[in-house]
Order: sequence, then structure tokens, then C-alpha cells
Amino acid sequence: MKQIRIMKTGINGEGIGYEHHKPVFIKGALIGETVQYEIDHEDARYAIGHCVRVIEKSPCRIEPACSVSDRCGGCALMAMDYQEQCIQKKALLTEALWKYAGIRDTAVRDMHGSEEILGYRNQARMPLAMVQGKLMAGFYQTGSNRFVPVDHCVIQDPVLEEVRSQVMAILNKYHQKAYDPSSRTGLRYLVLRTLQNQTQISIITGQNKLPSDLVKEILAVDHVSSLYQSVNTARTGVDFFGSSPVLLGGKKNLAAEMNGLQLQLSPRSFFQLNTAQAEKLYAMAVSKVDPCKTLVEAYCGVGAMSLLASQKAEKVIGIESIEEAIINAGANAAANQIDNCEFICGDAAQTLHQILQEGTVDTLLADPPRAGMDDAMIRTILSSSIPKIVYISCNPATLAKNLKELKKEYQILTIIPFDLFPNTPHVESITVLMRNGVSSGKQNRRKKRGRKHALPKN
Ligand SMILES: C[S@@+](CC[C@H](N)C(=O)[O-])C[C@H]1O[C@@H](n2cnc3c(N)ncnc32)[C@H](O)[C@@H]1O
Repeated sequence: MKQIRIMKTGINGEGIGYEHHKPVFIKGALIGETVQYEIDHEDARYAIGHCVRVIEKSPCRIEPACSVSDRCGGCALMAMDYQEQCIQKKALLTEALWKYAGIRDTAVRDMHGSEEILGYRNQARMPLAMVQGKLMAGFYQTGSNRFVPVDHCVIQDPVLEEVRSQVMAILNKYHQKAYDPSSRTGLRYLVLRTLQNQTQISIITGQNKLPSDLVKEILAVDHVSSLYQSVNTARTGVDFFGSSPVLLGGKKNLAAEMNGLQLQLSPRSFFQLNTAQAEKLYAMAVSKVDPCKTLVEAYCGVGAMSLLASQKAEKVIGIESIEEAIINAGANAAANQIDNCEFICGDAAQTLHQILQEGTVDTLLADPPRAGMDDAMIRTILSSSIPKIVYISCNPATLAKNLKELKKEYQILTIIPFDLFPNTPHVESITVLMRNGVSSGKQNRRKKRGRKHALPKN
């Protein structure tokens, strides 16, 4: 059997070794290890394999906290101790920045690690399937459509897991079946979000009604605040949700508290998965905003960062494409008695372009989805004269590709990684950019507004 030494960690958390200069990506192997492996796929440029036996073990190898981590693959770094995970994630970020944008690692600060490495996930989006006659929730194996049933997920909030287990028991009691594309009926996904011990549940189904007694039983489960149904009969799709979710019972919105702000969330609104780390990330991002006249937050979700930054600007404009999230953002501003924020539902690039036609923008906060900023957004920024950008990214590759373009007009001041997703290879970061020829002093400095919400002490 083939043997290889693992030289680095890949973006999916796999180990990478080289055979005659050709990279071999090996699932389950850690940096520094020598392993025996089998090849699953090979072409002229690279090979993909899996680890069969570890010959020389890394001192960072630990027993994974999850019994299905090797089959599920979502937590590809779970067999690595946490300190090493943080080192490897910083390395993934620096490598992407160098490879795609020629940015040196001196710009990258140390990783802000998470205090909790298990039980931190406040949201689960799980496909449903029949396993030996029983409806089960699980995950698709990373990089495939193979369903892996998961009885217990150790990175999800324990309250969420308790609710999930009881909901699954009720669904099976009522003989609910998994989605059948030919009849377009059945249950497709279970989406749960637990915040402050309260859980908002959405069941994504085909064209079928849920029995009213089943709905009552789910709503009676401890820690359940609401049950929604959304119909999704699309053949494939990137979104779990189909039709606009319909409230079957309970409270319309789920309450959350972040950085001293009271927030309300509807099921389709984005919310950061790791609340404790997101609070630190937001506080750091907002600390990088200088007092100014007009601040725009693109991709603002339910507006948490805009509201937190409201004390730094005379006017804040949040832009977001999901209407429910914008409704939440407006209500969140009112609930927190913040009156200098406006939220606009629309595409980030188009709306920012419009705002720039009407006036100047002093700082842009941007937290785009994994795909990064699109070309239109990059063009809008480059042709503007926005002095400062605070860019929050959850994907080093798209961050680096965007920075390669933004570097034409902006200088990169700092890049600060945060670990929001322990045990997974995902890397979140904040990049601060200043337009060439602008110094912080030249920014439109305004008097600080009253400090109502927690900001970092850095
Ligand atoms: C990573 S989330 C960040 C949300 C928010 N900043 C937060 O931390 O809760 C990205 C957000 O961008 C929104 N979005 C995606 N594409 C967009 C676009 N083209 N224009 C505006 N918003 C978009 C998504 O709906 C999502 O709410």
C-alpha cells in the first residue's frame, strides 16, 4: 500500500502530501503524519485519497468527540487538538492570500480562538431520509450526496439537540416519511435555531400538510418557541427553504441578544452560528470603524452590526437582499431605540451604487456570503471614493480574490482571523482597508455618540 508524509492542511481539512510533486489530498490524515492511503480519484494534476493507517502519528492527534466525524466529514479537523486547529486555520488564510492576491502573511494577526469548541452551533439545517423504515435527520457527507444519519451532533447546542431528538420522535410517531420527488410529498429538511434556550423550528416539506395533532405535540416540547412550514419541491437548490415559511404555531420571531442589543429573527434571516464568537467579531469590526458621517453596511442580515456601529456614524445604511431580514432589521432598530439606521432591501452592488450617486460614504462595512463580493460590487467600490472598508469574510479564497482587485485602490492595514467554527476548516476574518492616499486623520471625524453597547477594549 502507498505511503506518504503529510506536509500541510488543505482547505477542506484534509492532509496534503506530494507524490512526484503532485498533490495528494488525504481525508483523515494530519499535518506531520506519515500515513498509508488508498486513492479514490486521480488525474494529471492531483489525487484524492483516504487514510488507511497512520504510521507516524502527529502529537496533535486526539480522539474525536464525535463517533461519525469520519463519515459525516463536516468537522474535518476534529481529530486535531484545538491549538493546532487555530494554527492550521491561520495557515489556510495566509496561503489563500498569498496564492490568489500576493498578500504577505505579515498582514495577518493571530487567530482569535473560540472558548467553546463543542455545543457552539445555534443552528442546524439537516436533510431527512428513511433509514431502515425510520425517518432520520443527518448530513450529506462532505463533497457527496451520501446521507449520514446523525443521532447526536456534538458541535450543536445541547438544547437544540434535545429538541431535535424529541421532534424526530414525534415525526416518527405520526409515521412521517422522507421527501419523495416523484409524488412531491414528504419531509425534506429540518431546520432548528436555538437562542437563549428557545428554539424556532422549520420543517421543509413537499406539497403535504402536517397533521394538526403533530403540530400541537411539537409546539408542546420544552424550549420550542415556534413551528414553521416551508414547501420546497425544487429538483435541486442551494436554499433549504422553498416557499415563504408559514407559521403553524408559536411566536413569529425568535429573540436573540448580542452585544447588548435585543434582536428578533425570522426563519430565513441569516444569523451567525456561533453567538459568543460573533459578538467578539462584531465588536472588533465596529472598533475598526472611525467616527464618521455616513456608514454603509452591505450584506447586513438583521442589522446587528449596523446597530452596534450606529454610535460611530451620523447615519448608517444597511443593505440586504432577504426581505424578512430587512423587516427584522428595521424592527430591531426600533426595539433598541436607535434612530439613525436605515435598512434597504436590495442587491448590495446596485444599492451601494445608488447611495453613492446621492452622496458620499465614509466607511463601508461588508460581510458578504461565502461567494464573496461579486464583480459589480468590486467595480462599484473601485469607482467610488470610499476611504475605508471593513471586510468580514467567511471564505479565505473569495476574500483573497476580492482583495486582489481591491488592492488596486486600497491598502490592506490588517487581517484579523476569528474562529467561529471550531473543528471545521472554515475561517472567518476581518480585513481593514484604507483607500490609497487617505490617512485615518483625513476621515470625516465626528463627535462620538453615546456608548450604549459593548465594544472591545483594544
Ligand atoms: C454572511 S451573511 C452576513 C449577515 C450579517 N452581516 C450578520 O452578521 O448577521 C451575508 C448576508 O448577505 C445577504 N446577501 C447575499 N447576497 C446578497 C446581495 N447580492 N446583496 C445583498 N445582500 C446579500 C444574505 O442574505 C446574508 O444575510
